[in-house]
This record gives sequence, C-alpha cells and structure tokens, in this order.
Amino acid sequence: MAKHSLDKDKIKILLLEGVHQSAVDVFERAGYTNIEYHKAALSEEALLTAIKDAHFVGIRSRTQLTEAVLSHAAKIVGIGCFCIGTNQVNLAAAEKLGVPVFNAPFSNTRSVAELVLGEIIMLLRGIPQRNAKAHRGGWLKSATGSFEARGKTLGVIGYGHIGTQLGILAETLGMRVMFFDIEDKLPLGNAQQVHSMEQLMSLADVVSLHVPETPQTKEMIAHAQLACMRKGSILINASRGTVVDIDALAAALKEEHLAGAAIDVFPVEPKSNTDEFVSPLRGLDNVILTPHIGGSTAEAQENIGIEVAGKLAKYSDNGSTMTAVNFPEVSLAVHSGASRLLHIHRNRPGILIQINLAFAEKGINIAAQYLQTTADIGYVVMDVDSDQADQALIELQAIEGTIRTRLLH
Ligand SMILES: NC(=O)c1ccc[n+]([C@@H]2O[C@H](COP(=O)([O-])OP(=O)(O)OC[C@H]3O[C@@H](n4cnc5c(N)ncnc54)[C@H](O)[C@@H]3O)[C@@H](O)[C@H]2O)c1
Ligand SMILES: O=C(O)CC[C@@H](O)C(=O)O
Repeated sequence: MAKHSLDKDKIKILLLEGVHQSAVDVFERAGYTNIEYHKAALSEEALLTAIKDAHFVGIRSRTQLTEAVLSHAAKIVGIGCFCIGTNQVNLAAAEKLGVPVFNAPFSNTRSVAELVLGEIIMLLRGIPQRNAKAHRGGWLKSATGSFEARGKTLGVIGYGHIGTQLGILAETLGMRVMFFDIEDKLPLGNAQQVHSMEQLMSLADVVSLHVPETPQTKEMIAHAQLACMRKGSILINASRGTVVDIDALAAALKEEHLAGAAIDVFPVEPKSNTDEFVSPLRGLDNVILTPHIGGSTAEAQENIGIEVAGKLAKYSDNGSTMTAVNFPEVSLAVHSGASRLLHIHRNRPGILIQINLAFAEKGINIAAQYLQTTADIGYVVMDVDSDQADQALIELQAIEGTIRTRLLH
C-alpha cells in the first residue's frame, strides 16, 4: 500500500485576518485539524515565522504575500484569499513556485452593491454633513443641496459582478445607469455602455468605481478625470485605494467641485484596528469614510469562508484547481481505488512524453491522466495503482523541469 505524502493532521493551515469560523468548520469536516488561527493580520516578522511550515495560508486583503514572503514558505501548497481581490499576493511568484491561489469571486458582491446604494442616497441628501453638524450640537435643517436619487444618472466604472448589481439596484430607485468598461458588456436593465470614461464622468451625477487593482487602474482617477466630473457631483470608491489619486480627490472636495464622496478603500490602510488612520480626507464632513468594510457582512463572510476553504480542501484532497486565479484549471473526479499524483512543471515541450516513457519503463500503469497548462507552468494529474505510487513519485521527481510533486491522500 502506498504511503500518503503527508497525514492530514500534519498539514498545517494558517488562517489570518479573522476569516470566518465557517472556514475552520469546512477544514475540520474535511479532516484538517492542524489549524493556526489569527484574528488579525500578522506583523511581517511574525508572518515569516508562521508561514515557514504552513501548507495552506488563508488571508484577506491586509496580508501582503510578496515574493520575499513566499520564499520563506518552504512547504506552501496553496493560498486562499478570503475575499475578491488577489492583488495582495504576488501571483506570478506563486505560480512559479507551483502554488495555486484561490479567491471568492462572488460571495461579497451583493454586500458592496448594497452599501454603495445606501451611500448614494445619503450623499445626494447631504446627510454626512448634517449628521456631523448635529453631533457637534448644530442643526442644518435645509433643502439646499438635497436631492432625490430618482431621475439622477449613475456612472459605473467597471461593470463586473458588483457594478452590474449596483446598476440594477439603482434602477429600482429610478436612476439612469451608464457604465464604462474596457470590455464590451451586456447591459442589464436599461443601462447604457459609454466608450469613454471621461465622457461618462461628465454625464453622471454619481460616479462609482468597481474596477480591480491593475497597472492600468492605478490612479486612473486623478486631477484631469475629476475635472471632467460635473460640479456638485459625487464620487464613490469601494474598489481599491490605488485607483484614486487621494490628494487630487481631497482638493476637488475642498474646492467644492464635488459635493461629496464615499471612500471605503485607501492607498495606505491601517494594518490593524488599533493603528491610526491617516488620510487627507479626514475632517471633511461631506465624505463618508469607511474602513474597507464594503464586503464585511455576516452573510458574505460566512459564504466566503465556506467557498475558499472548500476550494483549498478540494485541492488538497483531489487536486482540483477550478477557479484558481494563477494556475492551470482542472476539475477532477474522485480517485477511488487508485493513488493520485500531482506534477507541476515548467511549461516546455515533451514533459508528458518523458513522464509516460519513465512510467512505461518501470511498468507503472496509468489509470487516468490530465494535463493543463498556462504560458509558464504545466499541471499533470495522474491516477496509478496504489502499490506503484511510491515508485511513480520517484520517477516524477526525476523529470527535468519539475517544480513540485505531491502524492495525495
Ligand atoms: N470594498 C470592498 O470591501 C470590496 C469588496 C469586494 C470587491 N472589492 C473590489 O472591487 C473590485 C471589483 O469587484 P467585482 O467583483 O465587480 O470584479 P469583476 O472582475 O467582476 O469586475 C471588474 C470589472 O472591471 C473591468 N475593468 C478592468 N479594468 C478596467 C479598466 N481599466 N477600466 C474600466 N473597467 C475595467 C473589468 O472588465 C470588469 O468588468 C474587486 O477587484 C475588488 O478589488 C472591494
Ligand atoms: O475582506 C477583505 O479584507 C477585503 C474585501 C474586499 O476588498 C475584497 O477584495 O473582497
């Protein structure tokens, strides 16, 4: 009988940033009990220590898994981002190491869309400044600068999972929805695609940003773009802090070019709830500042925990990599009555032939074989007779270009 590569209770799962208990439950139900759980992000030094012997790491948006950090993770097998964004992980470095990265692309999208909808109504009514004044003992009973959402134009930049849901919700309030996206998108409801971002910004009463962090979206909203916005309009950013030039936004608000803003994400965010939040937007009463909680609802966090932990456990148990963001995607059946081997290699011609020749020479029977590649790496999964699994693993490890191999439970 073949030896397992590692007993489940030896597989260390490091969970950071208070991911939901549902994640722990999923791992435990799947037999993974060696879980190190932290309620907050770790300091860089503590992270390097904790990650050293971890096989799986689960993070949210605060933990930076840079190439340097990953180089300390000698045993790492898979990474779970318990959120949508994966920009906090060096995906290319993880891929080169043969480590798939998973996320939860949908679970918190409704939560973000609902928050933004609420902010649209609050900002159009000038509530943040009236609320702030009342807290200071003032009384601003006036209709000046207060508007209904009905009939106003919402401009959505990034018409993906969140942008589309927001558009539908806004239409139920009677708003007119326009969007800009680098891709041609099917407009939902009565939304209209506009092919210039600046044009969209000049037409909208409210502009809401829902793009990912990429080199192209870095400070895509700066002085010039803010100048295109209508006087008295509103900007909402619940995407990533790098998308907006925050000093330019502060200036546009102070000059009263914009009537208000709601900002959930910042170029620099505090590492923990006890660190000070520093921003040029502090003290501006017409700005709703929230601490990156667009997706932080009980429903979203529970679903994210189940989804991402489920993907990591599945990869560990049977090698499936469906929806991995940096890795060849393979959906695999359960391997009963056989042992499963995973082989991750640099993508070059002839690897599969080398494997099959090596196995043929040793008389190793392959019951099933799958291959999927990206430009840089290849992922081969093979089921073999269990009494030949140890030999098969030795053969795989000897293949030139091998990044890593695993023999599954
Ligand atoms: N504040 C929060 O708590 C929170 C929660 C969830 C997601 N987010 C952020 O929101 C982002 C969007 O989430 P989503 O689920 O809608 O993502 P998505 O991938 O479904 O949609 C993103 C859309 O942006 C478009 N896009 C990409 N680059 C663009 C560009 N340069 N200009 C215009 N459009 C561009 C894409 O084509 C796509 O349609 C995430 O990447 C994440 O960073 C924040
Ligand atoms: O939970 C988080 O830390 C990040 C949430 C959000 O920005 C996401 O990318 O899903």
